[in-house]
Amino acid sequence: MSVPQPRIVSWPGPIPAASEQLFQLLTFGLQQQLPVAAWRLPGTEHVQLCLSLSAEAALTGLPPALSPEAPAGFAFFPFRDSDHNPALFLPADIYWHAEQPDQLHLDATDSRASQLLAFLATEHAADPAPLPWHLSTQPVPHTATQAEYFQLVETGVEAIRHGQVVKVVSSRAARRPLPAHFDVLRAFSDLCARYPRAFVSLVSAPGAGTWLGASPEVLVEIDEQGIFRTMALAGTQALAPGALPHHAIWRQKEIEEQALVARYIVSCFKQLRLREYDETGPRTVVAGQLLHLRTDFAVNLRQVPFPTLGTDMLRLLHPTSAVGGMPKQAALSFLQQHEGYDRAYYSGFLGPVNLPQSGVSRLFVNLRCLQLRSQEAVLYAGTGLTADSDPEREWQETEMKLSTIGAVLR
Ligand SMILES: C=C(O[C@H]1C=CC=C(C(=O)O)[C@@H]1O)C(=O)O
Repeated sequence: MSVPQPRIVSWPGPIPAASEQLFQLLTFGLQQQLPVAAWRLPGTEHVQLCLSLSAEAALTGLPPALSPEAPAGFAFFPFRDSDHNPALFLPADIYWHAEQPDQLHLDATDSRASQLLAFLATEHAADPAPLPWHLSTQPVPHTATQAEYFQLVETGVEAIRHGQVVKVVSSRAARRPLPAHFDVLRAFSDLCARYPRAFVSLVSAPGAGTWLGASPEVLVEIDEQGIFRTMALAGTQALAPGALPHHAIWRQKEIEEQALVARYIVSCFKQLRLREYDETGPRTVVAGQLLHLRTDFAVNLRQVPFPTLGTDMLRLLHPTSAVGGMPKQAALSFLQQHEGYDRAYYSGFLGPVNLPQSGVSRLFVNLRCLQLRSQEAVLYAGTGLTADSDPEREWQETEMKLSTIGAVLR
């Protein structure tokens, strides 16, 4: 039996503005209770969208394979895979890129895809009803008070001093009311405008709910030139108004914290017996109103014959020491025992696989994100702890990180 291949079809009828195209595609997907993802890559202008025609097909339970032969779609992976927070891979049954607004990638012989084409060809109400975003059925996570977070940091520092862990990344959730007439799509374009260097995402899927984010951290990337990339991102300070990022001075604590993440990446290369990688940094980078220290790693997959490097590194890296800690298992057990809430998809990973073309994948760590609830949003942020961590400073750091995504709620 031959497998139907996705094809390119023309947008039916006159082509509206990209924001209206996005709205119509999302409307169709959400009204049919299907999983959808929209994203804007760092440093680019155009939004892309992937819509799956079956909610069940998105429940993979496995990290995606990053090979050109693997299915194309959008990965949405939790911090910890569980029944509450299933690992999702949204097959790209429908794919749209605002750069080619006249095109839709789909299999027109599929009856649901033809329903979409019929839907797009019809006139839409000028004053549409709000979109039926998917909402998580899980309870709202516990949100730590300042006293509870101080306690968590102190327990983390104790664990480091006793040698149970070398580094651990504690985190918390915070509830914020939604402003009146909050519009998710407007918030998504607001994020795109505010954070041109971030990976801006909007994912809405049965079982997972709706998540918005502006992540500064690449987990694993394979680009059009066959270059594999990953990064060690850690250390945080506020970007003072008028200050130049490269004038930032880092404390020993942040330098060590970031060096541990970089060392972990090198240990993963070693585990795979890969010696031919480029390492650049650490240097100071801007993420919204914050500065981080970043080391970039690159491998040219056309020169180093390692076709499974992307898939192998993804499995070794997640969750990285920038969101879990080191040693990995000890840090994860510490968090399981002491963090006191469910991170769900915060500090998981997400991004397009084999889109817009096979062999190209871009996965990011799900940071600076929020989860939409019916009347409120749940925001998430964490901080890397070392033996010198001070609870008050760590709390302030989570406040600064929360304000990156919190900006769209004001
Ligand atoms: C865990 C988060 O950030 C990570 C990435 C950059 C800097 C970090 C830090 O300074 O602690 C964190 O490792 C978060 O934003 O919630």
